[in-house]
Amino acid sequence: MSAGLRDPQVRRLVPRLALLQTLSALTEGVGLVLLVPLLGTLAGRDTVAVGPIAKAVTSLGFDQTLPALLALFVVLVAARAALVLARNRAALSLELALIDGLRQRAWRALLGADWRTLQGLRRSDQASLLITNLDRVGHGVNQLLLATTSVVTLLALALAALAIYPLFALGGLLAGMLVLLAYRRLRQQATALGEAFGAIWDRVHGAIGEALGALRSIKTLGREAQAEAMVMQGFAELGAARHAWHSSQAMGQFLLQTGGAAVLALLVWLALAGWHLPAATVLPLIAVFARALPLLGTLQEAWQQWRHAAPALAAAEAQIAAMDAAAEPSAIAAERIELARAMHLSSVTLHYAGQVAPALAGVSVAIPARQITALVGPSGAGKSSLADLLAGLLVPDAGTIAVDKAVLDPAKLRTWRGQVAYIDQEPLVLAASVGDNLRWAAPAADEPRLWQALEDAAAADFVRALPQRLETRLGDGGRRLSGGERQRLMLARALLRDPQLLILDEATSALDTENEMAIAAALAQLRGRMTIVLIAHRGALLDLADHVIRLDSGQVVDES
Ligand SMILES: Nc1ncnc2c1ncn2[C@@H]1O[C@H](COP(=O)(O)OP(=O)(O)OP(=O)(O)O)[C@@H](O)[C@H]1O
Repeated sequence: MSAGLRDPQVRRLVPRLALLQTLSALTEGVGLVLLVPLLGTLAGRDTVAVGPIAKAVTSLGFDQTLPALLALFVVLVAARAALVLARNRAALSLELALIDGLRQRAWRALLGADWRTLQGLRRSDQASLLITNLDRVGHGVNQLLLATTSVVTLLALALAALAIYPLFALGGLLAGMLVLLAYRRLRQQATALGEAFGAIWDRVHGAIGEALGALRSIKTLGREAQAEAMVMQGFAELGAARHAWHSSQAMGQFLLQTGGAAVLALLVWLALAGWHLPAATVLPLIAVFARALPLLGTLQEAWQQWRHAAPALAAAEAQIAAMDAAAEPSAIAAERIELARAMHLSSVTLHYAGQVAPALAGVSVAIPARQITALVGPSGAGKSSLADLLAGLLVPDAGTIAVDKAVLDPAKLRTWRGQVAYIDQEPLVLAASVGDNLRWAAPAADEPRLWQALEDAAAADFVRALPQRLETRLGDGGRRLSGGERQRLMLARALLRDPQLLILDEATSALDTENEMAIAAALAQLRGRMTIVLIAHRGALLDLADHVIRLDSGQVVDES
Protein backbone atom coordinates (compact mmCIF):
# COMPACT_ATOMS: atom_id res chain seq x y z
CA MET A 1 0.00 0.00 0.00
CA SER A 2 2.90 2.35 0.76
CA ALA A 3 3.88 2.03 -2.92
CA GLY A 4 0.43 3.46 -3.73
CA LEU A 5 1.28 6.63 -1.84
CA ARG A 6 3.85 7.43 -4.53
CA ASP A 7 1.15 7.54 -7.19
CA PRO A 8 0.76 11.17 -8.40
CA GLN A 9 -3.05 10.99 -8.24
CA VAL A 10 -2.89 9.71 -4.66
CA ARG A 11 -0.40 12.43 -3.76
CA ARG A 12 -2.78 15.05 -5.10
CA LEU A 13 -5.79 13.62 -3.30
CA VAL A 14 -4.27 13.20 0.19
CA PRO A 15 -3.77 16.93 1.00
CA ARG A 16 -7.15 17.78 -0.55
CA LEU A 17 -8.87 15.20 1.62
CA ALA A 18 -7.00 16.35 4.74
CA LEU A 19 -8.07 19.95 4.11
CA LEU A 20 -11.72 19.00 3.52
CA GLN A 21 -11.75 16.84 6.63
CA THR A 22 -10.34 19.62 8.78
CA LEU A 23 -12.76 22.21 7.39
CA SER A 24 -15.83 19.98 7.80
CA ALA A 25 -14.79 19.10 11.36
CA LEU A 26 -14.25 22.77 12.22
CA THR A 27 -17.69 23.74 10.93
CA GLU A 28 -19.17 21.04 13.12
CA GLY A 29 -17.29 22.28 16.19
CA VAL A 30 -18.22 25.92 15.52
CA GLY A 31 -21.86 24.91 14.96
CA LEU A 32 -22.00 23.25 18.34
CA VAL A 33 -20.27 26.11 20.13
CA LEU A 34 -22.88 28.38 18.59
CA LEU A 35 -25.55 26.45 20.43
CA VAL A 36 -24.45 28.14 23.65
CA PRO A 37 -25.50 31.74 22.85
CA LEU A 38 -28.46 30.32 20.94
CA LEU A 39 -29.73 28.47 23.97
CA GLY A 40 -28.92 31.44 26.18
CA THR A 41 -30.98 33.68 23.89
CA LEU A 42 -33.78 31.13 23.79
CA ALA A 43 -33.79 30.97 27.59
CA GLY A 44 -33.96 34.79 27.57
CA ARG A 45 -31.04 35.19 29.92
CA ASP A 46 -27.53 36.46 29.79
CA THR A 47 -24.90 33.83 28.92
CA VAL A 48 -22.45 34.86 31.63
CA ALA A 49 -20.91 31.40 31.93
CA VAL A 50 -19.87 31.49 28.31
CA GLY A 51 -18.80 35.08 27.96
CA PRO A 52 -15.81 34.36 25.65
CA ILE A 53 -18.01 32.51 23.11
CA ALA A 54 -20.63 35.26 23.14
CA LYS A 55 -17.87 37.83 22.65
CA ALA A 56 -16.38 35.87 19.77
CA VAL A 57 -19.77 35.65 18.07
CA THR A 58 -20.36 39.39 18.52
CA SER A 59 -16.84 40.25 17.32
CA LEU A 60 -17.59 38.37 14.07
CA GLY A 61 -20.25 41.01 13.48
CA PHE A 62 -23.25 38.97 14.59
CA ASP A 63 -25.84 40.26 17.01
CA GLN A 64 -26.86 37.84 19.68
CA THR A 65 -30.40 38.12 18.45
CA LEU A 66 -32.32 34.92 17.78
CA PRO A 67 -32.77 35.42 13.97
CA ALA A 68 -29.10 36.28 13.49
CA LEU A 69 -27.93 33.27 15.50
CA LEU A 70 -30.37 30.93 13.77
CA ALA A 71 -29.27 32.23 10.34
CA LEU A 72 -25.63 31.73 11.26
CA PHE A 73 -26.45 28.22 12.45
CA VAL A 74 -28.16 27.33 9.15
CA VAL A 75 -25.27 28.76 7.12
CA LEU A 76 -22.81 26.67 9.12
CA VAL A 77 -24.84 23.50 8.70
CA ALA A 78 -25.10 24.12 4.95
CA ALA A 79 -21.39 24.80 4.69
CA ARG A 80 -20.68 21.65 6.60
CA ALA A 81 -22.98 19.57 4.40
CA ALA A 82 -21.23 20.88 1.27
CA LEU A 83 -17.82 20.14 2.77
CA VAL A 84 -18.88 16.64 3.83
CA LEU A 85 -20.08 15.95 0.28
CA ALA A 86 -16.76 17.12 -1.20
CA ARG A 87 -14.86 15.15 1.45
CA ASN A 88 -16.79 11.94 0.72
CA ARG A 89 -16.05 12.30 -2.97
CA ALA A 90 -12.37 12.90 -2.30
CA ALA A 91 -12.25 9.91 0.08
CA LEU A 92 -13.83 7.64 -2.51
CA SER A 93 -11.45 8.83 -5.23
CA LEU A 94 -8.52 8.21 -2.91
CA GLU A 95 -9.77 4.74 -2.02
CA LEU A 96 -10.24 3.83 -5.67
CA ALA A 97 -6.85 5.22 -6.65
CA LEU A 98 -5.13 3.23 -3.89
CA ILE A 99 -6.96 -0.01 -4.66
CA ASP A 100 -6.60 0.34 -8.42
CA GLY A 101 -2.89 0.94 -7.90
CA LEU A 102 -2.66 -2.20 -5.78
CA ARG A 103 -4.72 -4.21 -8.26
CA GLN A 104 -2.54 -3.04 -11.12
CA ARG A 105 0.63 -3.94 -9.20
CA ALA A 106 -0.77 -7.40 -8.43
CA TRP A 107 -1.81 -8.00 -12.03
CA ARG A 108 1.48 -6.73 -13.45
CA ALA A 109 3.49 -8.82 -11.00
CA LEU A 110 1.45 -11.87 -12.01
CA LEU A 111 1.93 -11.28 -15.73
CA GLY A 112 5.62 -10.56 -15.26
CA ALA A 113 6.37 -13.72 -13.29
CA ASP A 114 8.21 -16.61 -14.91
CA TRP A 115 6.29 -19.54 -16.33
CA ARG A 116 7.51 -22.03 -13.75
CA THR A 117 5.97 -19.93 -10.98
CA LEU A 118 2.75 -19.34 -12.91
CA GLN A 119 2.39 -23.06 -13.61
CA GLY A 120 2.49 -23.77 -9.89
CA LEU A 121 -0.25 -21.26 -9.06
CA ARG A 122 -3.80 -22.16 -8.24
CA ARG A 123 -5.89 -19.96 -10.50
CA SER A 124 -8.53 -19.57 -7.85
CA ASP A 125 -5.93 -18.11 -5.44
CA GLN A 126 -5.16 -15.41 -7.97
CA ALA A 127 -8.85 -14.72 -8.58
CA SER A 128 -9.29 -14.55 -4.83
CA LEU A 129 -6.43 -12.05 -4.61
CA LEU A 130 -7.50 -9.84 -7.48
CA ILE A 131 -11.20 -9.78 -6.65
CA THR A 132 -12.14 -10.57 -3.06
CA ASN A 133 -8.94 -9.73 -1.19
CA LEU A 134 -8.51 -6.36 -2.84
CA ASP A 135 -12.19 -5.53 -2.38
CA ARG A 136 -11.78 -6.22 1.31
CA VAL A 137 -8.71 -4.00 1.40
CA GLY A 138 -10.75 -1.29 -0.35
CA HIS A 139 -13.42 -1.56 2.31
CA GLY A 140 -10.78 -1.34 5.02
CA VAL A 141 -9.17 1.72 3.40
CA ASN A 142 -12.59 3.36 3.16
CA GLN A 143 -13.17 2.74 6.85
CA LEU A 144 -9.73 4.06 7.67
CA LEU A 145 -10.42 7.28 5.77
CA LEU A 146 -13.73 7.64 7.56
CA ALA A 147 -11.90 7.06 10.82
CA THR A 148 -9.47 9.89 10.14
CA THR A 149 -12.50 12.12 9.59
CA SER A 150 -13.93 10.98 12.91
CA VAL A 151 -10.63 11.73 14.64
CA VAL A 152 -10.54 15.28 13.25
CA THR A 153 -14.21 15.84 14.11
CA LEU A 154 -13.70 14.44 17.60
CA LEU A 155 -10.79 16.85 18.08
CA ALA A 156 -13.00 19.74 16.97
CA LEU A 157 -15.74 18.60 19.35
CA ALA A 158 -13.21 18.28 22.17
CA LEU A 159 -12.10 21.87 21.49
CA ALA A 160 -15.72 22.99 21.45
CA ALA A 161 -16.39 21.24 24.78
CA LEU A 162 -13.19 22.72 26.26
CA ALA A 163 -14.36 26.17 25.21
CA ILE A 164 -17.73 25.60 26.89
CA TYR A 165 -16.61 23.99 30.14
CA PRO A 166 -13.13 22.38 30.42
CA LEU A 167 -13.81 20.04 33.33
CA PHE A 168 -16.74 18.38 31.61
CA ALA A 169 -14.69 18.05 28.41
CA LEU A 170 -11.73 16.48 30.21
CA GLY A 171 -14.04 13.95 31.87
CA GLY A 172 -15.49 13.02 28.46
CA LEU A 173 -12.02 12.76 26.86
CA LEU A 174 -10.75 10.50 29.63
CA ALA A 175 -13.78 8.24 29.27
CA GLY A 176 -13.33 8.12 25.45
CA MET A 177 -9.69 7.05 25.76
CA LEU A 178 -10.56 4.38 28.27
CA VAL A 179 -13.20 3.04 25.87
CA LEU A 180 -10.73 2.81 22.97
CA LEU A 181 -8.20 1.05 25.21
CA ALA A 182 -10.83 -1.35 26.52
CA TYR A 183 -11.55 -2.41 22.94
CA ARG A 184 -8.12 -3.91 22.35
CA ARG A 185 -9.37 -7.47 22.59
CA LEU A 186 -12.12 -6.85 20.05
CA ARG A 187 -9.56 -5.49 17.62
CA GLN A 188 -7.30 -8.50 18.12
CA GLN A 189 -10.31 -10.69 17.50
CA ALA A 190 -10.98 -8.72 14.29
CA THR A 191 -7.49 -9.59 12.97
CA ALA A 192 -8.01 -13.29 13.70
CA LEU A 193 -11.45 -13.24 12.08
CA GLY A 194 -10.04 -11.38 9.07
CA GLU A 195 -7.37 -14.07 8.59
CA ALA A 196 -9.98 -16.82 8.84
CA PHE A 197 -12.21 -14.95 6.41
CA GLY A 198 -9.42 -14.76 3.81
CA ALA A 199 -8.71 -18.49 4.07
CA ILE A 200 -12.41 -19.31 3.66
CA TRP A 201 -12.73 -17.05 0.62
CA ASP A 202 -9.74 -18.82 -0.96
CA ARG A 203 -11.50 -22.14 -0.42
CA VAL A 204 -14.79 -20.81 -1.85
CA HIS A 205 -13.03 -19.47 -4.96
CA GLY A 206 -11.21 -22.82 -5.29
CA ALA A 207 -14.42 -24.85 -5.03
CA ILE A 208 -16.31 -22.64 -7.49
CA GLY A 209 -13.40 -22.61 -9.97
CA GLU A 210 -13.08 -26.39 -9.77
CA ALA A 211 -16.80 -26.97 -10.23
CA LEU A 212 -17.09 -24.52 -13.15
CA GLY A 213 -14.11 -26.12 -14.86
CA ALA A 214 -15.63 -29.55 -14.54
CA LEU A 215 -19.29 -28.99 -15.45
CA ARG A 216 -19.19 -31.67 -18.13
CA SER A 217 -17.72 -34.28 -15.74
CA ILE A 218 -20.15 -33.27 -13.01
CA LYS A 219 -23.06 -33.81 -15.39
CA THR A 220 -21.83 -37.03 -16.94
CA LEU A 221 -20.82 -38.52 -13.60
CA GLY A 222 -24.09 -37.39 -12.04
CA ARG A 223 -22.26 -35.57 -9.21
CA GLU A 224 -24.47 -32.44 -9.16
CA ALA A 225 -25.42 -32.96 -5.51
CA GLN A 226 -21.78 -33.39 -4.45
CA ALA A 227 -20.70 -30.34 -6.46
CA GLU A 228 -23.47 -28.32 -4.83
CA ALA A 229 -22.46 -29.53 -1.39
CA MET A 230 -18.81 -28.67 -2.09
CA VAL A 231 -19.61 -25.07 -2.98
CA MET A 232 -22.33 -24.60 -0.36
CA GLN A 233 -19.99 -25.90 2.36
CA GLY A 234 -17.69 -22.98 1.57
CA PHE A 235 -20.58 -20.51 1.72
CA ALA A 236 -21.76 -22.01 5.01
CA GLU A 237 -18.28 -21.44 6.47
CA LEU A 238 -18.35 -17.93 5.07
CA GLY A 239 -21.73 -17.32 6.68
CA ALA A 240 -20.46 -18.53 10.05
CA ALA A 241 -17.38 -16.30 9.79
CA ARG A 242 -19.59 -13.33 8.87
CA HIS A 243 -21.84 -14.08 11.78
CA ALA A 244 -18.92 -14.14 14.21
CA TRP A 245 -17.61 -10.90 12.76
CA HIS A 246 -20.91 -9.03 12.92
CA SER A 247 -21.53 -10.28 16.46
CA SER A 248 -18.15 -8.95 17.48
CA GLN A 249 -18.95 -5.57 15.88
CA ALA A 250 -22.40 -5.45 17.45
CA MET A 251 -20.90 -6.27 20.85
CA GLY A 252 -18.50 -3.34 20.42
CA GLN A 253 -21.38 -0.98 19.67
CA PHE A 254 -23.46 -2.32 22.56
CA LEU A 255 -20.64 -1.76 25.05
CA LEU A 256 -19.99 1.71 23.67
CA GLN A 257 -23.61 2.79 23.83
CA THR A 258 -24.07 1.48 27.36
CA GLY A 259 -20.77 2.80 28.68
CA GLY A 260 -21.36 6.13 26.90
CA ALA A 261 -24.78 6.57 28.49
CA ALA A 262 -23.33 5.83 31.96
CA VAL A 263 -20.48 8.34 31.50
CA LEU A 264 -22.88 10.99 30.19
CA ALA A 265 -25.24 10.46 33.14
CA LEU A 266 -22.33 10.83 35.56
CA LEU A 267 -21.02 13.98 33.90
CA VAL A 268 -24.46 15.61 33.73
CA TRP A 269 -25.05 14.80 37.38
CA LEU A 270 -21.65 16.32 38.26
CA ALA A 271 -22.34 19.38 36.11
CA LEU A 272 -25.72 20.09 37.63
CA ALA A 273 -25.35 18.88 41.21
CA GLY A 274 -21.58 19.29 41.70
CA TRP A 275 -20.48 22.24 39.57
CA HIS A 276 -23.92 23.97 39.53
CA LEU A 277 -23.71 24.87 35.84
CA PRO A 278 -26.69 26.63 34.19
CA ALA A 279 -28.83 24.61 31.75
CA ALA A 280 -27.66 26.87 28.89
CA THR A 281 -24.14 25.53 29.43
CA VAL A 282 -25.01 21.91 30.16
CA LEU A 283 -27.31 21.47 27.14
CA PRO A 284 -24.63 22.26 24.52
CA LEU A 285 -22.23 19.98 26.41
CA ILE A 286 -24.81 17.20 26.15
CA ALA A 287 -25.16 17.99 22.43
CA VAL A 288 -21.37 17.73 22.00
CA PHE A 289 -21.28 14.47 23.94
CA ALA A 290 -24.25 13.06 22.03
CA ARG A 291 -22.48 13.88 18.75
CA ALA A 292 -19.13 12.55 19.97
CA LEU A 293 -20.51 9.19 21.08
CA PRO A 294 -21.52 7.88 17.62
CA LEU A 295 -18.28 9.27 16.23
CA LEU A 296 -16.38 7.29 18.82
CA GLY A 297 -18.47 4.31 17.71
CA THR A 298 -17.53 4.96 14.07
CA LEU A 299 -13.89 5.28 15.06
CA GLN A 300 -13.91 2.04 17.02
CA GLU A 301 -15.80 0.21 14.26
CA ALA A 302 -13.50 1.55 11.56
CA TRP A 303 -10.48 0.49 13.56
CA GLN A 304 -12.01 -2.96 13.97
CA GLN A 305 -12.86 -3.08 10.24
CA TRP A 306 -9.36 -2.12 9.29
CA ARG A 307 -7.90 -4.83 11.53
CA HIS A 308 -10.29 -7.25 9.85
CA ALA A 309 -9.16 -6.15 6.35
CA ALA A 310 -5.44 -5.85 7.19
CA PRO A 311 -4.74 -9.60 6.72
CA ALA A 312 -6.14 -9.30 3.18
CA LEU A 313 -3.65 -6.49 2.49
CA ALA A 314 -0.82 -8.53 4.03
CA ALA A 315 -1.79 -11.52 1.86
CA ALA A 316 -1.96 -9.34 -1.25
CA GLU A 317 1.43 -7.77 -0.53
CA ALA A 318 2.96 -11.21 0.14
CA GLN A 319 1.59 -12.56 -3.14
CA ILE A 320 2.83 -9.51 -5.05
CA ALA A 321 6.27 -9.86 -3.44
CA ALA A 322 6.40 -13.56 -4.36
CA MET A 323 5.50 -12.74 -7.97
CA ASP A 324 8.00 -9.88 -8.08
CA ALA A 325 10.70 -12.25 -6.79
CA ALA A 326 9.85 -14.60 -9.66
CA ALA A 327 9.85 -11.81 -12.28
CA GLU A 328 11.40 -12.63 -15.60
CA PRO A 329 14.35 -10.42 -16.52
CA SER A 330 13.26 -7.64 -18.84
CA ALA A 331 14.10 -8.30 -22.47
CA ILE A 332 17.39 -7.04 -23.81
CA ALA A 333 17.26 -5.02 -27.02
CA ALA A 334 14.72 -6.98 -29.05
CA GLU A 335 17.02 -8.24 -31.77
CA ARG A 336 15.48 -10.94 -33.89
CA ILE A 337 16.81 -14.42 -33.12
CA GLU A 338 17.17 -16.36 -36.35
CA LEU A 339 16.29 -20.02 -36.57
CA ALA A 340 17.86 -21.03 -39.89
CA ARG A 341 19.44 -24.39 -39.13
CA ALA A 342 18.26 -26.03 -35.90
CA MET A 343 17.42 -25.70 -32.23
CA HIS A 344 19.85 -27.68 -30.07
CA LEU A 345 19.18 -28.99 -26.59
CA SER A 346 22.40 -30.04 -24.83
CA SER A 347 22.22 -32.14 -21.63
CA VAL A 348 18.98 -30.42 -20.62
CA THR A 349 17.55 -31.23 -17.20
CA LEU A 350 14.29 -29.83 -15.87
CA HIS A 351 13.11 -30.57 -12.36
CA TYR A 352 9.79 -29.24 -11.03
CA ALA A 353 9.72 -28.31 -7.36
CA GLY A 354 8.04 -30.97 -5.26
CA GLN A 355 8.61 -33.78 -7.79
CA VAL A 356 10.91 -36.69 -6.98
CA ALA A 357 12.07 -37.39 -10.52
CA PRO A 358 13.07 -34.72 -13.04
CA ALA A 359 10.63 -34.13 -15.91
CA LEU A 360 13.60 -34.14 -18.31
CA ALA A 361 16.99 -35.66 -17.51
CA GLY A 362 20.06 -34.94 -19.64
CA VAL A 363 18.17 -34.51 -22.91
CA SER A 364 20.35 -33.75 -25.95
CA VAL A 365 18.48 -33.43 -29.19
CA ALA A 366 18.21 -31.25 -32.32
CA ILE A 367 15.05 -29.82 -33.88
CA PRO A 368 15.80 -29.11 -37.54
CA ALA A 369 14.64 -25.75 -38.88
CA ARG A 370 11.69 -25.52 -41.30
CA GLN A 371 10.79 -29.15 -40.83
CA ILE A 372 8.01 -30.86 -38.90
CA THR A 373 9.16 -32.62 -35.73
CA ALA A 374 6.84 -34.77 -33.65
CA LEU A 375 7.37 -35.41 -29.94
CA VAL A 376 5.84 -38.71 -28.91
CA GLY A 377 5.82 -40.88 -25.82
CA PRO A 378 3.62 -42.01 -22.97
CA SER A 379 1.85 -39.68 -20.60
CA GLY A 380 4.25 -37.96 -18.24
CA ALA A 381 7.20 -38.63 -20.57
CA GLY A 382 8.12 -34.93 -20.64
CA LYS A 383 6.75 -33.86 -24.05
CA SER A 384 4.97 -30.70 -22.85
CA SER A 385 7.93 -29.77 -20.69
CA LEU A 386 10.21 -30.03 -23.71
CA ALA A 387 7.77 -27.94 -25.76
CA ASP A 388 7.71 -25.28 -23.01
CA LEU A 389 11.50 -25.15 -23.10
CA LEU A 390 11.54 -24.78 -26.90
CA ALA A 391 8.92 -22.02 -26.64
CA GLY A 392 11.10 -20.03 -24.23
CA LEU A 393 8.56 -20.39 -21.43
CA LEU A 394 10.91 -22.34 -19.19
CA VAL A 395 14.67 -22.31 -18.64
CA PRO A 396 16.37 -25.63 -17.87
CA ASP A 397 17.90 -26.33 -14.46
CA ALA A 398 20.98 -27.65 -16.25
CA GLY A 399 22.15 -27.76 -19.85
CA THR A 400 21.50 -25.28 -22.66
CA ILE A 401 19.03 -24.59 -25.44
CA ALA A 402 20.30 -22.79 -28.51
CA VAL A 403 18.56 -21.32 -31.54
CA ASP A 404 21.16 -21.87 -34.22
CA LYS A 405 24.15 -20.64 -32.20
CA ALA A 406 22.34 -18.23 -29.85
CA VAL A 407 21.98 -19.78 -26.40
CA LEU A 408 18.57 -18.93 -24.89
CA ASP A 409 19.51 -17.31 -21.60
CA PRO A 410 16.77 -15.78 -19.41
CA ALA A 411 17.32 -12.31 -20.87
CA LYS A 412 16.58 -13.61 -24.39
CA LEU A 413 13.43 -15.53 -23.52
CA ARG A 414 10.91 -12.76 -24.14
CA THR A 415 12.46 -11.86 -27.47
CA TRP A 416 12.42 -15.50 -28.53
CA ARG A 417 8.84 -15.97 -27.39
CA GLY A 418 7.89 -13.13 -29.71
CA GLN A 419 8.90 -15.41 -32.58
CA VAL A 420 7.05 -18.47 -31.35
CA ALA A 421 3.38 -19.41 -31.66
CA TYR A 422 1.94 -22.03 -29.34
CA ILE A 423 -1.41 -23.77 -29.66
CA ASP A 424 -2.57 -26.11 -26.96
CA GLN A 425 -5.79 -27.99 -26.29
CA GLU A 426 -7.48 -25.05 -24.63
CA PRO A 427 -6.28 -21.87 -26.32
CA LEU A 428 -7.63 -18.51 -25.28
CA VAL A 429 -10.61 -17.53 -27.41
CA LEU A 430 -11.92 -14.09 -26.53
CA ALA A 431 -15.64 -13.35 -26.28
CA ALA A 432 -15.17 -10.91 -29.16
CA SER A 433 -15.49 -10.93 -32.94
CA VAL A 434 -13.50 -13.29 -35.18
CA GLY A 435 -11.50 -10.29 -36.41
CA ASP A 436 -10.70 -9.12 -32.87
CA ASN A 437 -9.59 -12.61 -31.95
CA LEU A 438 -7.21 -12.65 -34.89
CA ARG A 439 -5.95 -9.12 -34.31
CA TRP A 440 -5.10 -10.00 -30.73
CA ALA A 441 -1.93 -11.58 -32.13
CA ALA A 442 -1.29 -8.89 -34.75
CA PRO A 443 -3.11 -5.62 -33.95
CA ALA A 444 -1.91 -3.93 -37.15
CA ALA A 445 -3.02 -6.68 -39.53
CA ASP A 446 -5.37 -5.47 -42.29
CA GLU A 447 -8.31 -7.46 -43.65
CA PRO A 448 -6.51 -9.09 -46.60
CA ARG A 449 -3.86 -10.35 -44.17
CA LEU A 450 -6.50 -11.77 -41.85
CA TRP A 451 -8.13 -13.61 -44.76
CA GLN A 452 -4.77 -14.91 -45.94
CA ALA A 453 -4.06 -16.33 -42.46
CA LEU A 454 -7.53 -17.91 -42.41
CA GLU A 455 -6.86 -19.47 -45.85
CA ASP A 456 -3.49 -20.83 -44.66
CA ALA A 457 -5.18 -22.33 -41.60
CA ALA A 458 -8.04 -23.93 -43.59
CA ALA A 459 -10.43 -21.67 -41.69
CA ALA A 460 -11.56 -19.25 -44.41
CA ASP A 461 -14.53 -21.37 -45.54
CA PHE A 462 -16.27 -21.57 -42.20
CA VAL A 463 -15.59 -17.88 -41.39
CA ARG A 464 -17.17 -16.94 -44.76
CA ALA A 465 -20.23 -18.94 -43.77
CA LEU A 466 -20.67 -17.04 -40.48
CA PRO A 467 -23.50 -14.45 -40.55
CA GLN A 468 -21.21 -11.43 -40.21
CA ARG A 469 -18.00 -13.10 -41.33
CA LEU A 470 -15.06 -11.38 -39.57
CA GLU A 471 -17.43 -9.27 -37.47
CA THR A 472 -19.28 -12.29 -36.04
CA ARG A 473 -19.01 -12.35 -32.28
CA LEU A 474 -17.88 -15.66 -30.83
CA GLY A 475 -19.40 -15.60 -27.35
CA ASP A 476 -17.75 -16.73 -24.15
CA GLY A 477 -14.78 -19.03 -24.82
CA GLY A 478 -15.68 -19.23 -28.53
CA ARG A 479 -18.80 -21.28 -27.76
CA ARG A 480 -20.23 -20.41 -31.14
CA LEU A 481 -17.58 -22.50 -32.88
CA SER A 482 -17.01 -26.25 -32.95
CA GLY A 483 -13.78 -27.58 -31.45
CA GLY A 484 -12.26 -28.03 -34.91
CA GLU A 485 -13.24 -24.55 -36.07
CA ARG A 486 -11.81 -23.08 -32.91
CA GLN A 487 -8.46 -24.77 -33.40
CA ARG A 488 -8.27 -23.68 -37.07
CA LEU A 489 -9.02 -20.13 -35.99
CA MET A 490 -6.25 -20.42 -33.42
CA LEU A 491 -3.90 -21.67 -36.11
CA ALA A 492 -4.79 -18.62 -38.22
CA ARG A 493 -4.06 -16.40 -35.23
CA ALA A 494 -0.75 -18.15 -34.66
CA LEU A 495 0.21 -17.65 -38.33
CA LEU A 496 -0.49 -13.92 -38.10
CA ARG A 497 2.48 -13.71 -35.76
CA ASP A 498 4.62 -14.98 -38.61
CA PRO A 499 6.42 -17.27 -36.17
CA GLN A 500 9.75 -18.96 -36.71
CA LEU A 501 8.60 -21.83 -34.50
CA LEU A 502 5.04 -23.14 -34.33
CA ILE A 503 4.22 -25.57 -31.53
CA LEU A 504 1.01 -27.59 -31.37
CA ASP A 505 0.59 -29.40 -28.04
CA GLU A 506 -2.11 -32.00 -28.55
CA ALA A 507 -3.99 -29.31 -30.42
CA THR A 508 -6.05 -31.84 -32.35
CA SER A 509 -6.39 -34.58 -29.75
CA ALA A 510 -9.99 -33.64 -28.97
CA LEU A 511 -10.99 -33.34 -32.64
CA ASP A 512 -12.62 -35.79 -35.02
CA THR A 513 -10.70 -37.21 -37.98
CA GLU A 514 -12.17 -34.74 -40.46
CA ASN A 515 -11.07 -31.71 -38.46
CA GLU A 516 -7.70 -33.25 -37.75
CA MET A 517 -7.23 -33.86 -41.48
CA ALA A 518 -8.09 -30.23 -42.24
CA ILE A 519 -5.45 -29.01 -39.80
CA ALA A 520 -2.93 -31.57 -41.07
CA ALA A 521 -3.51 -30.33 -44.63
CA ALA A 522 -2.93 -26.73 -43.51
CA LEU A 523 0.27 -27.70 -41.70
CA ALA A 524 1.51 -29.61 -44.72
CA GLN A 525 1.27 -26.34 -46.68
CA LEU A 526 3.37 -24.62 -44.04
CA ARG A 527 6.22 -27.13 -44.27
CA GLY A 528 9.40 -25.30 -45.22
CA ARG A 529 7.94 -21.91 -44.24
CA MET A 530 8.51 -22.31 -40.49
CA THR A 531 9.75 -24.86 -37.95
CA ILE A 532 6.88 -26.94 -36.61
CA VAL A 533 6.89 -29.06 -33.44
CA LEU A 534 3.86 -31.26 -32.76
CA ILE A 535 2.90 -33.29 -29.76
CA ALA A 536 0.55 -35.88 -31.13
CA HIS A 537 -0.20 -39.44 -30.25
CA ARG A 538 -1.63 -40.71 -33.49
CA GLY A 539 -3.30 -39.98 -36.79
CA ALA A 540 -2.88 -37.52 -39.61
CA LEU A 541 -0.70 -35.11 -37.69
CA LEU A 542 1.87 -37.71 -36.78
CA ASP A 543 2.01 -38.85 -40.42
CA LEU A 544 3.18 -35.34 -41.36
CA ALA A 545 6.36 -35.51 -39.29
CA ASP A 546 9.75 -35.41 -40.99
CA HIS A 547 11.38 -36.26 -37.72
CA VAL A 548 10.06 -38.10 -34.64
CA ILE A 549 11.56 -37.84 -31.15
CA ARG A 550 10.33 -40.46 -28.69
CA LEU A 551 10.55 -39.61 -25.01
CA ASP A 552 10.06 -41.79 -21.96
CA SER A 553 10.56 -40.90 -18.31
CA GLY A 554 12.21 -37.62 -19.23
CA GLN A 555 14.72 -39.14 -21.66
CA VAL A 556 15.02 -39.43 -25.42
CA VAL A 557 14.64 -43.14 -26.15
CA ASP A 558 14.42 -43.03 -29.93
CA GLU A 559 14.81 -40.65 -32.88
CA SER A 560 13.83 -41.32 -36.44
N1 LIG B 1 3.83 -27.65 -13.33
C1 LIG B 1 4.30 -28.83 -12.90
N2 LIG B 1 4.61 -28.99 -11.61
C2 LIG B 1 5.08 -30.17 -11.18
N3 LIG B 1 5.27 -31.22 -11.95
C3 LIG B 1 4.98 -31.14 -13.25
C4 LIG B 1 4.47 -29.93 -13.80
N4 LIG B 1 4.25 -30.12 -15.11
C5 LIG B 1 4.63 -31.39 -15.37
N5 LIG B 1 5.06 -32.00 -14.26
C6 LIG B 1 5.57 -33.37 -14.17
O1 LIG B 1 6.62 -33.52 -15.08
C7 LIG B 1 6.53 -34.76 -15.74
C8 LIG B 1 6.45 -34.55 -17.25
O2 LIG B 1 5.22 -33.88 -17.53
P1 LIG B 1 4.84 -33.42 -19.00
O3 LIG B 1 3.54 -32.70 -18.89
O4 LIG B 1 5.98 -32.71 -19.60
O5 LIG B 1 4.61 -34.82 -19.72
P2 LIG B 1 3.85 -35.17 -21.07
O6 LIG B 1 4.66 -36.16 -21.76
O7 LIG B 1 3.54 -33.91 -21.81
O8 LIG B 1 2.53 -35.82 -20.51
P3 LIG B 1 1.04 -35.84 -21.15
O9 LIG B 1 1.13 -36.58 -22.44
O10 LIG B 1 0.27 -36.58 -20.13
O11 LIG B 1 0.64 -34.42 -21.31
C9 LIG B 1 5.31 -35.48 -15.17
O12 LIG B 1 5.76 -36.36 -14.19
C10 LIG B 1 4.50 -34.37 -14.58
O13 LIG B 1 3.80 -34.82 -13.45
